[in-house]
Amino acid sequence: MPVLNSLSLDQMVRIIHHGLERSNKPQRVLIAGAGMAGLVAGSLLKEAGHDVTILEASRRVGGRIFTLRSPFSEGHYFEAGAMRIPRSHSLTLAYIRKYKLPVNKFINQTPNDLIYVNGVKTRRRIYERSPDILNFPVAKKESGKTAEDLIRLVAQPVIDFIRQDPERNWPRIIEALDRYSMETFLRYNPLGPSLTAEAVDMIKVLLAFEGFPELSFLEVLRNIIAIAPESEFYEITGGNDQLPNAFFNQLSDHILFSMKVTSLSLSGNYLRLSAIDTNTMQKLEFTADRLILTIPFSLMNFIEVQPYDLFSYYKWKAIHQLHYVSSTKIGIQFSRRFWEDAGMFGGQTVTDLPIRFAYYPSHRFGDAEGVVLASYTWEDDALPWVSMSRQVQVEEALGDLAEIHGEQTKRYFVSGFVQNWALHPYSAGAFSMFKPNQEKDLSPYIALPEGNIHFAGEHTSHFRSWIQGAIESGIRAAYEVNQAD
Ligand SMILES: Cc1cc2nc3c(=O)[nH]c(=O)nc-3n(C[C@H](O)[C@H](O)[C@H](O)COP(=O)(O)OP(=O)(O)OC[C@H]3O[C@@H](n4cnc5c(N)ncnc54)[C@H](O)[C@@H]3O)c2cc1C
Ligand SMILES: O=C(O)C(=O)Cc1ccccc1
Repeated sequence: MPVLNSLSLDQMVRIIHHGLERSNKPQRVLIAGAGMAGLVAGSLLKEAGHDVTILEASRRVGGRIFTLRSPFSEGHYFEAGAMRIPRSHSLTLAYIRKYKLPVNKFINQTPNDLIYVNGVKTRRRIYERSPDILNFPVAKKESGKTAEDLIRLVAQPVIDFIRQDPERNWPRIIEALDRYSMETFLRYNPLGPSLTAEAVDMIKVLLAFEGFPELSFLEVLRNIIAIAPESEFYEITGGNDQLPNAFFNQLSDHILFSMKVTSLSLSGNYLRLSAIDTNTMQKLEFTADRLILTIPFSLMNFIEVQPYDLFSYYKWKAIHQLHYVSSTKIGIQFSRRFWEDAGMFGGQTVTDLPIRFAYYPSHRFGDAEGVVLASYTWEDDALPWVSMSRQVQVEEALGDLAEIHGEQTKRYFVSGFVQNWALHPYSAGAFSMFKPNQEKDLSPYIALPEGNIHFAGEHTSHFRSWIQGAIESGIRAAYEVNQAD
């Protein structure tokens, strides 16, 4: 059966608001994972009349939407997972509208952002007027250009070509450029101007891509467009976990928590899932007509599949090879919003210190207290943090913030929390991103059903590494099951 990812975004928004067609052949459906993909699929299939059971290894819904309220004071929280929703993500915003959740602007960048790089401390507005202030030894032709200018110099012709006719041109771009890493394309661009190593250094530091230069250029391009300076973002006021929690009311009788799936097998015409109740360590068996797996492929390698050829060679290849980005987020609560004293309301600090990026809250301006995302790192920048105790990680992040904002920062320290996603037992990484050649080698197979087994999750979508991707995949998988004969 072909993957029905031919649904347009408009069709998917209609499905969000009006549901799938009522099934005339209700099936028993097992869903592994109660993150956004599993919740969306479960919600739509239950509405369409199917018998849905969701097995969730942890004790909560939401997965990589993880709003932490403890150890922070009442009303304060830290988004240890997803924090910003691009205005262009129509599926995410459609569910937020469906559940009538309050949103406010997530202020991603402001002219008042602090930049502390190469020992130079300045503000974004000053850097944008004279980028050479940061002393990157770029070539003459690159002088006077910001990191955004430089990457657009190389990437804009590709973006313009895709936008001329996405349907026709995106496959041609994949054919031509899938083999390139970000680093290689920017420095040895086969289609146009290239950049010096020093200009690429500036891009990596200022645009957060220092962590993964060896990842696919096309994948980085996709995200550069998504988090471009002119992009607008939202957050759910009071915490993004309200989105997965909104599904819980409808699905609470259909979700089994602390139920870790360990194996899947074919039993006659039925699919059999084994799981361990992590509270009692008791092993349980479940059978179903159809199965939707939303478990990240980083963890699918630990699920026993019998017989092995239940999955094709290329499905196994995707499970074995799909790359997961590591990420560390450190949240620190302060008793005084010293950043607002410095004219920073939302927005970020960019630095080559180990914290790399700090983000200031876009909500409750003027409050006494506030929680800062003191450090947000990816890949190579994230891994060294894992070598330290959580306490030392908080101390190191506090020290970097003090170097940027002044020693008084330490006086306002209240509490801190660290989330190393590479250590998270139920995601084993932050999100999937392709390495060179993986768009061509893997993407045709990641979402493809294997018999009555369907695949959902951000890694199976066109919006990998975003909530939008999880939602898209949940709708697509539910549509596949509901259409099945
Ligand atoms: C650090 C970070 C920052 C992010 N920032 C953003 C952002 O700003 N904006 C945005 O839109 N997106 C962001 N994302 C991505 C977004 O959070 C994810 O794409 C999305 O939440 C993934 O949903 P999912 O359902 O595909 O997977 P998950 O949310 O991972 O759900 C999978 C579920 O399966 C469960 N599970 C795992 N193994 C088993 C098992 N063996 N048995 C049973 N259950 C199991 C897990 O507990 C989990 O609940 C970010 C992610 C991270 C990690
Ligand atoms: O917005 C974020 O922080 C995300 O994690 C999504 C993402 C992933 C990779 C590059 C840019 C944004």
